[in-house]
Amino acid sequence: MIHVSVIGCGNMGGALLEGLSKADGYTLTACDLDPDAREAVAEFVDETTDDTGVAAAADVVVLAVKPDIVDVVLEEIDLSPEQTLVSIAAGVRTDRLEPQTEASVVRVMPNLAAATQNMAAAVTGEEIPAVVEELLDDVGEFVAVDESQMDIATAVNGSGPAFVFYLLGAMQDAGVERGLEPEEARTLAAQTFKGAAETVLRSERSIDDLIDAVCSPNGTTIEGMEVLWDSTADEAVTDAVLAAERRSRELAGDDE
Ligand SMILES: NC(=O)C1=CN([C@@H]2O[C@H](COP(=O)(O)OP(=O)(O)OC[C@H]3O[C@@H](n4cnc5c(N)ncnc54)[C@H](O)[C@@H]3O)[C@@H](O)[C@H]2O)C=CC1
Ligand SMILES: O=C(O)[C@@H]1CCC=N1
Repeated sequence: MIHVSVIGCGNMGGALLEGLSKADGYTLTACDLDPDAREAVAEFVDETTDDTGVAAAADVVVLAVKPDIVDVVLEEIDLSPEQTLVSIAAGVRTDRLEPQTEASVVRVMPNLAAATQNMAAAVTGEEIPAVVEELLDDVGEFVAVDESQMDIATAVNGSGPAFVFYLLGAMQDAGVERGLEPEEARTLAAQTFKGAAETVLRSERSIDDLIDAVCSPNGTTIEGMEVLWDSTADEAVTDAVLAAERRSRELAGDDE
């Protein structure tokens, strides 16, 4: 069994614990100062605690607090070189973490879909320990990137679910406006996003090819696509991603 503890069991730490609880081979410890947060994840873990010292006694310690709390927690925990510290804090560079611990440090940018084991994660480090690769595999897919690419990865896959929820909401609202029940529109829109994403993951075809495949000549889709191609919807999505990337750089203390 691999002992994983998560310090900070809010939205992201909680999602990670929920996903890991569905995989075999983990003993899980949840550490949070807030009793409500501990209560929310109690069903997924073997142990809950408010003591970071207790959480520090694990093979893998995941730091899932807000970026401005990271240093406070690192001050409290004393890890050995045999342990692995995984930080998921946005904009917190490996070179800020490493001097504060003796553990191997791995920086990961996860996302909320960890809860359903559909997470997209970016991971960076000289050598990614096997235990971290295994953990990331168990809750979804991961891509190893250079640390210089972590800000854009943060925007694409860390913040990305919010952008997708927004687009999904717009599709759902259109359905409701034209007479679908909200629950029907929610299911149809969400399953359509899920199916489209799965199609991209399993296919070698380009996105343009896949769009073509949906557009029957003189059919319905091409009418909708003409509206999108004539709009600046793609620019708005790009701007949203770049704004998130910029903020990640700001959090890291970069000027540019
Ligand atoms: N929310 C998301 O979708 C994602 C978040 N992240 C990163 O994950 C980290 C956490 O974000 P969220 O889960 O959204 O925040 P959150 O506010 O939902 O959760 C943070 C948790 O940390 C706890 N906490 C605060 N100080 C603590 C301490 N000293 N010891 C133990 N627990 C403490 C809080 O009580 C809270 O439950 C951030 O660094 C963020 O950049 C990364 C990717 C996605
Ligand atoms: O919004 C944030 O800062 C965090 C990091 C990526 C997703 N949520």
